[in-house]
Amino acid sequence: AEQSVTPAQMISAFESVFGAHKGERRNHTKGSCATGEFVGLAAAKPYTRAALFSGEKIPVIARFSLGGGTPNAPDTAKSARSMSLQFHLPENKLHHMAMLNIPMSGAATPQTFFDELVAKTPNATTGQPDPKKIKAFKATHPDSQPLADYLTTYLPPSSFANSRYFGVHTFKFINNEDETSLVRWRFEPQDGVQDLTEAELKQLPDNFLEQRLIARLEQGPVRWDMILSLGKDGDPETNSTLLWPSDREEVTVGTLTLNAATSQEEGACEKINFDPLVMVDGIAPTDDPVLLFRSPAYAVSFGKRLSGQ
Ligand code: HEM
Repeated sequence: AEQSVTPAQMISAFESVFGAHKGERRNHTKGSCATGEFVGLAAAKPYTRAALFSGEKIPVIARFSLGGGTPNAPDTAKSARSMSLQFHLPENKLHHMAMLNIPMSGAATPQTFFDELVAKTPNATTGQPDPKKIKAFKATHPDSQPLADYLTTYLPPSSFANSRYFGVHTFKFINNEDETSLVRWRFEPQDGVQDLTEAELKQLPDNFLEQRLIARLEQGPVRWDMILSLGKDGDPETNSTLLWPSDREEVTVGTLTLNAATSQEEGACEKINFDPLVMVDGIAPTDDPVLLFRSPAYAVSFGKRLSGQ
C-alpha cells in the first residue's frame, strides 16, 4: 500500500490501542533510568570517524523500557524490552541509540506499523480487539511475518542486565576517507543472556525488572560490548524486518558501563526524547522508511507528554 500515514495519525493510533496517559510516552511507557559511560575502540576507525570511538570516556544517560503504551504493563508481558542511550560527547554534541532486545521490527514501512495498531484497536463495545481484523492484517502484510515467527518462541529476559539489545535498522558508518560501510550493531551483556522460563513467567510479580536492575548495580557496574556486523552487497539496507545472514564479519567496537539506576520519575532519562536520528558526524541513517519516520513520530509523543497531554 502507498505510504500515507502521518506522525500525528500514528500517535493517535497508539492512544486508541493503549489509552492516552497524560504526561507519558505513547509507546515504551514503562521504564527505568540509568547512568554510566561508553568507551569506544580503535577497531571502529576503519569504518567510522565518529567521536564515539575516540577512546575517551563518554558519559551516557540510559533508559530501559517495555514496548507498548501501558504505564503499568507487567514485567512478564511478552513484549519487547529496550535500552536507549544518550551519549554526551565533547562540544555539547549528542548521539542517540534506541534499541530492542528483538533483532527485527514487525514492519517494513510506517504504514504496516499503523495498520497493525488499527487492527489491534479494541472494539468500543467489547473492549477487545477483533480477531478477524488481526487475521486480515496478517494476511495483507507479509512484512509482519518474520517478527510474528520470531515471537512464537520468544521469552523475555530475566533482567535488563541479562539481555542483548539490537540497533535493528541498518546504518551508515563513514570514515575519514569519506568511505561508507553499511552496518548493524548490537550490545552483548557481559553478565550473559538469560531468558525467563514459561514457569517463571507465571510466578513472577508485575514489577521486578527495575528492582533487579537497581539491586544488580548495587553489586557493581554492568557492562555490554558493542558489536558491529559488516554488511555485504545485497544485504537488506532499508527493510528492518529482515535479518542479515549470521556469518557476517563482526567487530567489537566499544564497551558500555552502567553504574547506577533509578525509577524514571527520579532519573534524567524521563525528559529525553531518544530520537534515533540524533547522530554525530561519522554515523548516518539509511533510507529505511521506518527509521526515518521514528523521528517525527517521537517528536509528537514528546511534545504531548512534555505539555502534560
Ligand atoms: C514507525 C515505527 C515506529 C513508531 C511509530 C514508534 C513510536 C514510538 C514512540 C511514540 C515512542 C515514545 C517516544 C517518546 O515519547 O519519547 C517510542 C519509543 C521507543 N521506540 Fe519506537 N517506534 C517505531 C519503531 C521502532 C523501532 C523499529 C524500534 C527498534 C529499535 C523502536 C524502538 C523504540 C525504543 C527503544 C523506544 C524507547 C525510547 C525511550 O527510552 O525513550 N521503535 N517509539
